[in-house]
Amino acid sequence: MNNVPEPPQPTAPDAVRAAGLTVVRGTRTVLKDLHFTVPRGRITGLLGPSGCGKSTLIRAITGTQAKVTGTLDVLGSPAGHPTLRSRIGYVTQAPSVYDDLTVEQNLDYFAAILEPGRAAADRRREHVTRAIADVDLTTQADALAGNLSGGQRSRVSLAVALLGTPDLLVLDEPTVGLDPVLRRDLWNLFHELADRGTTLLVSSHVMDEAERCHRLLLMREGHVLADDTPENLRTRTATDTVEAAFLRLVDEADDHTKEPTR
Ligand SMILES: Nc1ncnc2c1ncn2[C@@H]1O[C@H](COP(=O)(O)OP(=O)(O)OP(=O)(O)O)[C@@H](O)[C@H]1O
Repeated sequence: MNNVPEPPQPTAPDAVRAAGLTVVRGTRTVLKDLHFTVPRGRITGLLGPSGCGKSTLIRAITGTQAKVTGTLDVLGSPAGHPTLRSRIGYVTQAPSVYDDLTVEQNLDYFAAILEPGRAAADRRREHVTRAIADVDLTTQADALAGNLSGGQRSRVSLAVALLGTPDLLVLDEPTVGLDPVLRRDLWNLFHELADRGTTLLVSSHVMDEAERCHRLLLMREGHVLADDTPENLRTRTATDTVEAAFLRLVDEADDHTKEPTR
């Protein structure tokens, strides 16, 4: 089992702190009274089956979800606070790139929105070059986004999110549809970013990706089943993998709800 070494304990407060967090969508309560934290400078995996509420939680953290109640603090401010806009990078499941622009033109465009004006031109150039290199697309910088593969387009989206050097990077299922080599490269990049001090929250329903995280939030049916390190989860459930640990916790939760009331 590949244990991810814990980086030194950060002294800064948690990047995200939720208490009694509840979200209603339509007539359904999709997130139910969640309590958890996301530590700074680490990779936290948000894992759980399809429909358990991962995207809804991500939307709440990025301030794009309505009907959020309870406490949800992000980088020391309430979620959705205007000062958080430039401090959070959010990569949605669908790549947000312009097909008729090249990779570099896409990045130039978003860089100009983040930092307009001639005075910032040199800094923008630096940021665009760095973001393209970070996602390993330097050789495709002049290719039209519309001609790229699905995985390459996702990486353009990630590069856009990296432009502002965000303190918190939130990625909704970033490795869907990527081949194993690209998935490995992307996870290496996530670790590099965490080493540079960025906090990452990465959702996935692929349990083997959990082993690559420093910390995990395991979700099921709108609840947080566990908030722990992969190692602690395996140890306390006496299992060899996070997937087995998750299944054990699901069974325990089911047994608990089935217990007869006395
Ligand atoms: N507008 C809505 N009205 C009512 N229920 C909704 C609405 N949007 C989403 N839901 C429900 O909320 C639940 C959580 O959805 P969400 O997209 O957060 O799950 P997810 O864990 O991200 O799933 P996936 O991994 O498939 O993307 C789902 O059961 C979904 O059906």
